[in-house]
Amino acid sequence: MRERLLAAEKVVPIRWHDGSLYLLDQRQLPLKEHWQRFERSSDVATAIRDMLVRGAPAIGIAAAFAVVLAARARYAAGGDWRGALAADCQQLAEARPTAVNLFWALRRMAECLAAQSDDTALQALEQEALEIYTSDREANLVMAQLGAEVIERDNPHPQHIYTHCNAGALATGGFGTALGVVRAAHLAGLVERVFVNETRPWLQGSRLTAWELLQEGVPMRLNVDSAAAHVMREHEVRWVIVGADRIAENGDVANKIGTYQLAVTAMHHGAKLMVVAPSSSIDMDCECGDDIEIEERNPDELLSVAGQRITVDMPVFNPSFDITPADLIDVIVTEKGIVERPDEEKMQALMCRKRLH
Ligand SMILES: CSC[C@H]1O[C@H](OP(=O)(O)O)[C@H](O)[C@@H]1O
Repeated sequence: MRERLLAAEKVVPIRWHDGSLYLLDQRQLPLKEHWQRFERSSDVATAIRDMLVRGAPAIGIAAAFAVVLAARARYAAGGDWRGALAADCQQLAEARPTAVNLFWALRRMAECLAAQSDDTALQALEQEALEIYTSDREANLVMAQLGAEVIERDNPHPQHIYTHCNAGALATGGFGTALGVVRAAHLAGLVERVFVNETRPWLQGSRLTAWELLQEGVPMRLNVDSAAAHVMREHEVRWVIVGADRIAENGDVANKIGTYQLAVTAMHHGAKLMVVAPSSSIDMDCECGDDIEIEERNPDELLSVAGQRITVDMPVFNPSFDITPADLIDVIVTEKGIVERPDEEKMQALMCRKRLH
């Protein structure tokens, strides 16, 4: 399966080439594929905040390379370059609050720097950022296989799968988390059709997930978010498969707003919920979902579409994520293995495991 996924890869959101970071501007997809080159970490922080790059692992990877850019600039300027770099890292940390991968990646880069002399720091930081990038891709290939095997054990026939937001290649270093499982299940002949939530207000589903699936010929159908219950009642959906931005110690999951109501709807209709995320998205310092900060984004995301105002000013509540309690989750798939019916004890045991590859 690994080779087939590598051969089928069409979407890459991040490139590190000749010491420069290139990000595919996801605000313009799918109608325009525009790569933007980044030389300054402050510009990467803005790109994360404004969702030019988005998705928990992709945010972490972009931040890691931004630290490399910042370290080079601060080292060249001389003086207390490490102190100045710390300020750049703080600016990156303030870009978005919910996806733990951002903070996980910044912590890894800080630990790498602390272990280096001035003479070795820049090269070591670049190697660490490349390792964060490549290990994310490897984790996604492992999770794709594991998740497809779970689906096959449950039902070895073509089936309906439901997905929300974009946990695809565009949200990661490549292949995706939830969509990586969908890709592998499709290659294994297990997918009759993927129902794709458009995922208002940012439309990660209709603009990003649909684009990824269409490029690889995965049978899909787009629907409005509010059709979820109707779709599950009219079409036997076996699995709802989503990503995660942060998973708490007890297995509660922070993911795109709408995931929680999908979980409740899936339970009512007998569908199972699979969460796919690398261990870098698991935050053992968060005891439960209540400890996870939920980002609230600009109200204009609801008052406008594609930059065009569609209504008048009014009070708006625009949380970008919600919390799905562990007891609504059938399985969490990570690169360390799977956890069925997650709870604190099982999550702690998972985090003690080594990566499978
Ligand atoms: C593989 S992480 C994908 C995760 O990130 C998305 O959030 P956003 O697009 O706001 O960065 C969404 O929650 C996805 O499930």
